[in-house]
Amino acid sequence: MKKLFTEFYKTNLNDQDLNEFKIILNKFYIETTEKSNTFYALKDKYANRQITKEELQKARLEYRAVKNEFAKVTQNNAFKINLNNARNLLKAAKKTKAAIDIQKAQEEYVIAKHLYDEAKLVIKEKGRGASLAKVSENALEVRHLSFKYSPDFPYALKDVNFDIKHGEYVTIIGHNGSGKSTLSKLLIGVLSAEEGDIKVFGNLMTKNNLDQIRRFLGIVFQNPDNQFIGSTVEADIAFGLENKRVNPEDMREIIIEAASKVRMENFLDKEPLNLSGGQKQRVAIASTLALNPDIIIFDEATSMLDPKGNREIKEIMVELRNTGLKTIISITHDMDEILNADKVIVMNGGRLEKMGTPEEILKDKEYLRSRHLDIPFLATVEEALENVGVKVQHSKNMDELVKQICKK
Ligand SMILES: Nc1ncnc2c1ncn2[C@@H]1O[C@H](COP(=O)(O)OP(=O)(O)OP(=O)(O)O)[C@@H](O)[C@H]1O
Repeated sequence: MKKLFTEFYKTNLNDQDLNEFKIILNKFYIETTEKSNTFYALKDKYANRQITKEELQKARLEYRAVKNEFAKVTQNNAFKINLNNARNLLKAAKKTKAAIDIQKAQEEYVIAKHLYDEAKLVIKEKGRGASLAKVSENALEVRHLSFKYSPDFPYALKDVNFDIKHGEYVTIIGHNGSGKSTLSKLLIGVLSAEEGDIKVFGNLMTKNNLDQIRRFLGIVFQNPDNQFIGSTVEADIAFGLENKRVNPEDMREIIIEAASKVRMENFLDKEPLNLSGGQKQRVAIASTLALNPDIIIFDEATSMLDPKGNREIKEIMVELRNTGLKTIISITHDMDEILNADKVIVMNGGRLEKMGTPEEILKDKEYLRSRHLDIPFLATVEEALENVGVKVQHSKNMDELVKQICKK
C-alpha cells in the first residue's frame, strides 16, 4: 500500500493512476467503515460489561489507525502537482510559439485537469462509489483463464483467451457442461480466477477492485422469478438504485427511462409476479439498465420463455447492441440467436474451441453437429436451398431470406 501511495507523487499521471487511487480510497473507505462498526458494536458490549476495557481499547486503536491512514491518502496532492506541472509545461510551450508543442501541451493540460477534477471528486466522496475509468477500448480481455471447482476436479475451464470490443454483441454457445456458466461466473467475479487474467476496460480484476469492476457489469439470469424483490415493477427497478445510493430525486426519471427501453413504462405500478415470463424478463433487464452498466451478460435469459417472450428479449438485445453503447454477452442454447451476434464463441470441454462471426461459425456444419449443437433453422433452410441449386447466404432473419430468394 505504501508503495502505491508514494507512486502518486510521480509526474505525468494517467487514467490508470487515477484508477489505482480510486481503488485505494475505496479500500480505505470499506476498512474504515468496518473498523468503525466493530468499534461501536464493542462499545455497546462494554457498556453491558460483556467485554474488557482492553478489548475495547484495541478496537479503538485499530479504528483510529485506519482513519488516520485514510486521512493521509485523502490529503494526497499528487494530482494537483500533476496539474501544476502540465500548466507550467503549457506556459513554456506558449513561449516557444511552436504550434505543435503548444497543441501537445494543451492536450496534456486537458488530461491533467480532468484527472485533478476526478480525484477531487473521489476525495470529496471519500472513495464511496468511485467508478474506474476505461483505459482500453476492449470491454473484456481474457488471458489464459483456467478454473477448477476443487483441486482434485478436472478443469472446468482451460486456458481460455479472447477479447471483446466495447459495443459488440457476442454469443457464447456450447454443449451442456462445456464451461459457459463457469466463464460467466468468473467474468462477474462470483468465482475468482486462480490462473489467468480478466481485464474489464483495461482494468485487471483483483479482489481489491471487485466492487468497482462490477459497476461495469450487469447480468440477467435465466429465471426471472428469482430476480424479483419489489412489490411493484417500479419498486423492483428502484431496489438496485437504492443500493447504489442514487439520489431519490433522480430515481423516478431513471426508472421511467429504463422501463421505456424495454417497453414496460406502462407497467410500473403492476405486481411483478402477475406478469408474463417475457414481461418479467423485460423488468429484469430494466433493473439492470437502470444501473447503467457498460457490459450486460445474458445468462440463458431466453431459455425459460415462450416463443413470444423469447422473440421480445432477443429484439431488445439487438436494440441495445444497435445503440453502440453496450457490450452484450449472451450465453445461449438458442442457435437462432447467434445470427444476431457480431461474434460467436464456441466452448467445448472447458476450452474455447472457436471464435468468429456467425457466418464463419456456421460454415462448418459438420463441426457444429459433432459438438451436438443445432444448426439454426434459417441455416438449415439455406443448406436445403443450396442442395437444389438455389444459392442464398447469411440471412439474419426470414425477411432477408425471402428477399434473397425473390431476387433470383
Ligand atoms: N459447483 C460445481 N462444482 C463442481 N463442478 C462443477 C460445478 N459447476 C459446474 N461444474 C463442472 O464444471 C464443468 C463446466 O460446467 P458449466 O456449468 O460451466 O457448463 P455449462 O456450459 O454452463 O453447462 P450448461 O449448458 O449445462 O449450463 C462441468 O464439467 C460441470 O460438471
